Amino acid sequence: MSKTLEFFFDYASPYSYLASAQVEVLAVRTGVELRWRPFLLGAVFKATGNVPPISCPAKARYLFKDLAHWTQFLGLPPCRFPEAFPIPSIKANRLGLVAAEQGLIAPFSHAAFRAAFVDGKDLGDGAVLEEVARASGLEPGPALARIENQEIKDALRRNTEEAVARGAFGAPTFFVGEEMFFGNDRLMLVERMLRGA
Ligand SMILES: N[C@@H](CCC(=O)N[C@@H](CS)C(=O)NCC(=O)O)C(=O)O
Repeated sequence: MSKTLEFFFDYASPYSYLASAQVEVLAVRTGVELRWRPFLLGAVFKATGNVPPISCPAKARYLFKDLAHWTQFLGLPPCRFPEAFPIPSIKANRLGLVAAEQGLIAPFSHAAFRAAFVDGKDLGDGAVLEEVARASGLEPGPALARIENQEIKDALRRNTEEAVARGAFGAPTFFVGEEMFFGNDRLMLVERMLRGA
């Protein structure tokens, strides 16, 4: 049976965006199944007593430089940030789960992260979500209606609770079996584990 790489993330997380640009090639390179698993980072912070790094001014100053270094390193466009902070991502995360139901979570995720961190758009805005849905092949009307469905709300809560129960405290978080890795900068260790080293 092939291994699985579980990728827990939130569309509000710029480091999850960096990871999203790398996980697919990594999964192909190592021959494993990739599971995109949106969760609610704010709830993860609350449950674990953690805080967003940006709430510490010195860390926030470094974080913007760090992200610039990473986007250059990965060949991505420079990061822009939506004005709304913290980024209201609950609807986008639910929409990711709707996209997953239709096998479209990868294109949806790329479109959502691009909207937030390349175009600096507000993912809390219905018109932006509609645009992102359309760009990823979803029918915007029914998809946006579905995010209000209890099944989808529960699925996001379950992903969040499961990640916390398994040890998550931030994003992106990866699991190879029950081995957890935190951060886009740990993908080299993820790869090592996937290769059975
Ligand atoms: N060094 C990590 C940083 C990841 C990071 O700071 N993620 C934020 C969300 S964007 C977080 O959850 N931080 C929690 C923490 O640092 O404890 C990386 O390269 O990915």
